[in-house]
Amino acid sequence: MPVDAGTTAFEIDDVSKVFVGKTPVQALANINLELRAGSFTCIVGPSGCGKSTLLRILGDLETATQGRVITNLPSSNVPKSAFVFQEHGVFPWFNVLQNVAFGEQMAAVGKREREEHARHWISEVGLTGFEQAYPHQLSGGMRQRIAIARAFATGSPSLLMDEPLGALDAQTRMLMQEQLVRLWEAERKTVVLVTHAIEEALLLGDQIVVMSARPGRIKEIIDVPFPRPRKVEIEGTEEFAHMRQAIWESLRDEVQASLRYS
Ligand SMILES: Nc1ncnc2c1ncn2[C@@H]1O[C@H](COP(=O)(O)OP(=O)(O)OP(=O)(O)O)[C@@H](O)[C@H]1O
Repeated sequence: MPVDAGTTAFEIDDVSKVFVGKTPVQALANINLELRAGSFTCIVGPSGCGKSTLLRILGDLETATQGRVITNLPSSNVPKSAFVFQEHGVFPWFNVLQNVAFGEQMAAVGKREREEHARHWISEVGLTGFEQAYPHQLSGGMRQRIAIARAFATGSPSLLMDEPLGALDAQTRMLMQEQLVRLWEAERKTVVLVTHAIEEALLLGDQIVVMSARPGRIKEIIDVPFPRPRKVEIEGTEEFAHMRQAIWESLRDEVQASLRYS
């Protein structure tokens, strides 16, 4: 179900996270961020700065040590957020159709209806003809397309993606980025995507959140001005090159700091 644009889907209010243990690790410090419903936010930052932790807190897989997240997403019988991870996002014992229909199966949607929806999303990610195939019979890129189709097919109003394209080869990744842009432009779910690739963040996002070295703080929030629909061709423009450089300059000190302290 598309969400109402203009409202706030997630309000992150002074969130900090400390992992307790022998040596406590402060992953996040004082994060304040507002995510509009139907917006696409990309998070970039050095390794270990708490990006995944923030995503997990948004999706209720982790709790904040301090502060809170106010979630304002339409409630229904499906989970408010669907996750896509870098790998291991599909069930090896299910075929493609069963994998993509899984979310609606959990939501007790009837078999015929959920399979019809699943076939639609399988077609959207270009996997028609592979409905009966099992993940081990497919390439890594195809498996990742199943994970993305499944996330869309759950009907959740928000998608939380952690490096969803990170394990793909460069060409497949570029095609998948375009596919993701197209799917999102049609559906306008509230998406938060963690990536290490600045180009990917610029191609996909409405805003890019640059995080500092651990403990992760928000260093900068950059609005991405490129009009939609977007295609990878924008990567050849002068404005794109200029923004990529500016974001890299903002990130470079943080990456260096994270290498010093890790
Ligand atoms: N369950 C946990 N217990 C203890 N420490 C944790 C746990 N999860 C994450 N951390 C620590 O919290 C910090 C942030 O981890 P997180 O995975 O959120 O970073 P990240 O920015 O996503 O990293 P990367 O880009 O390398 O995936 C790291 O120092 C990590 O070791």
